[in-house]
Amino acid sequence: MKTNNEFPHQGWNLDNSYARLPESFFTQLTPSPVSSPELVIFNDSLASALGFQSKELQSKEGIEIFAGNKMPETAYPLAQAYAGHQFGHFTMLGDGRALLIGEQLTPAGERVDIQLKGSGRTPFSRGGDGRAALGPMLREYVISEAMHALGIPTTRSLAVVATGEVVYRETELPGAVLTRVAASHLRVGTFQYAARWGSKKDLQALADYAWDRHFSDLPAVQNRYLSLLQQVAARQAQLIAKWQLAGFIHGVMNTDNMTISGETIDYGPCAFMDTFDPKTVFSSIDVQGRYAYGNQPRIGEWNLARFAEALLPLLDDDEQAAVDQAQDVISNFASQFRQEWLNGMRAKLGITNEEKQDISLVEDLLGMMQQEKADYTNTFRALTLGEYPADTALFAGSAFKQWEERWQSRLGRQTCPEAESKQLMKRHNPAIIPRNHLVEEALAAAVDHGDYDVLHRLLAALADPYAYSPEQTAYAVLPPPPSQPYQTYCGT
Ligand SMILES: Nc1ncnc2c1ncn2[C@@H]1O[C@H](COP(=O)(O)OP(=O)(O)OP(=O)(O)O)[C@@H](O)[C@H]1O
Repeated sequence: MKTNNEFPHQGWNLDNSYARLPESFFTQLTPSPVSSPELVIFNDSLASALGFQSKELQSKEGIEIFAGNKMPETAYPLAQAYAGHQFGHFTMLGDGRALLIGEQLTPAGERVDIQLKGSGRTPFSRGGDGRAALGPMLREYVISEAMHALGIPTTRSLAVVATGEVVYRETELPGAVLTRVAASHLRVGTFQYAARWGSKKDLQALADYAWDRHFSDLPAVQNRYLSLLQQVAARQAQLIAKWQLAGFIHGVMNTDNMTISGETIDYGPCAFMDTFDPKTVFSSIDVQGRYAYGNQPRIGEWNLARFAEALLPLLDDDEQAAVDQAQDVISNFASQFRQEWLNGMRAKLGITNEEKQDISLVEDLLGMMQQEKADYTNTFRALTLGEYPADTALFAGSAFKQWEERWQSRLGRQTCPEAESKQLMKRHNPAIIPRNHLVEEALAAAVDHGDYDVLHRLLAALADPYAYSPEQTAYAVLPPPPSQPYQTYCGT
C-alpha cells in the first residue's frame, strides 16, 4: 500500500466515472449555497486515509465545499436517479437532498464516492426542501462511525457543517450538510430504476459499471450478471449477519437502502437493541414491524429477490432459464446468512471449531435472554469478562448455570487454548455500542447547547469498541428503564 508521502496529490483528487453512465441515471446540478456554514465535526483519520490534508479541508475554502457553496475544480456534482420498494410499495425516488460531487481516488488506490447530504433541492426532491437537520446528520455521523469501528461495512462520515439556516419539520430546526463517503451509492433501487424505465442497454451499462466498480478483482466468470447477483447476495448475507450479531436494527430496509457494495446506508431510523427481543422495532413509522430485528434476514432476501428481478433480462435470453438461475441464488441466501451468523455466534462464545449442537447452545442462550429480558450487548460482555452481575435476572437463574456448564464443556472439547478463546470473544463482543440514551444525550448537548464535548467523548469511546478499557465501563451502564419505549423518526 502506498503511503501518503508517495501519493502524488494531497487534496481533492476526483474522478467522475458515474457521469459516464447513460444520462438517464443522473442529473447534473450544483448544490444550493447556504448562508453561514460552520464546521461542527470533522473526521481527521478518515480525511487522511482519503488523501486529504486535514488543514486544507478545515480551511475556509474547505468548509465552503462541505457546505456546497463552492465545488472542487474537478467536481461534477450530480443527483443520482433510483427507484425503490418502500415498505413493499414500488416508487420513483432519486437523490432528493443529496449530491455526489465525485469519486475521490485515495492513496490506497481505492475509489470512493464523496456525497453531500442536505445540499438543496434536486429534480428528485418531490415536495421536500432538499435539506437536512443538524441532529439527524450528527446522528448519522456517530452511528456510521461506530459501525465502522465495530467492523461492520458502512458508509462513512467525513464532516458535518451547520448551515446557519433553519429547516422546517414539525418545528424549526438548525440545518446541516453531512459529507458522506461510500464505496459507491449504487443501490438495488438503482437497478430497479434501470429495469423499469431504461433500455436493456442502460441496464447492462449499470451492471457492467457495478461489476467493474466492486467485483473486478474476482477471477473471470462465465456469466458476470449472474455472478453480480451472487456476489451481492453474499455481501448482504455477511452484512445482515453482522447486524444481527451486533444487535443493530436498520429500521428502513427499503430496496433503495440496500447497497450493491454491501455497505450499510441510511441511518435515519436505526438503533441498537438493548433488551434482546426479535420483535424489537424502533422506527415510529414501522407500525407493522416489517423491519423488526428478527425480520432483517428475511427482508434482505426479499430485497435481493427484487434485485434478481431487475437483472433477469441480463441473466439469460431464455426467460425461464433466467428465472431458474435467479431463484437458485435467492433460495441459497437463507442458508448463506445462517452460516455467517452461526460462525459469528461461535466467535462470540469463544468457539473455534464446529459442532452440530452449537446451534442449540446459541438458541438456548438467546431464548433465556429473551425470557429474562436481558440486555443483548451486556450479556455477551459479561460472558467475555466472566463476570455475572448477581442482580441480573438472567444470571441469577438456575437455567443459566446449567447453560454455562454446557458452554464450558463445549469449550473444553476444542483444542484452542483458553486465552485464545477469550481473545476471540473480546474481538467479537463489543464492550460498548452507541446506545440510544448516550447518543441522545450527546446530540442534545451539541444541538441544543452547542456543546460538542459530550459527542467527542462518546466518539472516542466508540472508536475502539473492543478495547475493554476502564473508560468504557461508564458507557456500558444501563439507564433506568424509560417510561416510553424509545422511538426513532426518519426523513429529517
Ligand atoms: N428533505 C428532503 N427533501 C427532498 N427529498 C428528500 C428529503 N428527505 C428525504 N428525501 C428523499 O426521500 C427519499 C427517501 O428518503 P430517505 O430518508 O430514505 O433518504 P435519505 O436519508 O435522504 O437518503 P439516503 O438513503 O441517501 O441516506 C429519498 O429519495 C430522499 O432523497
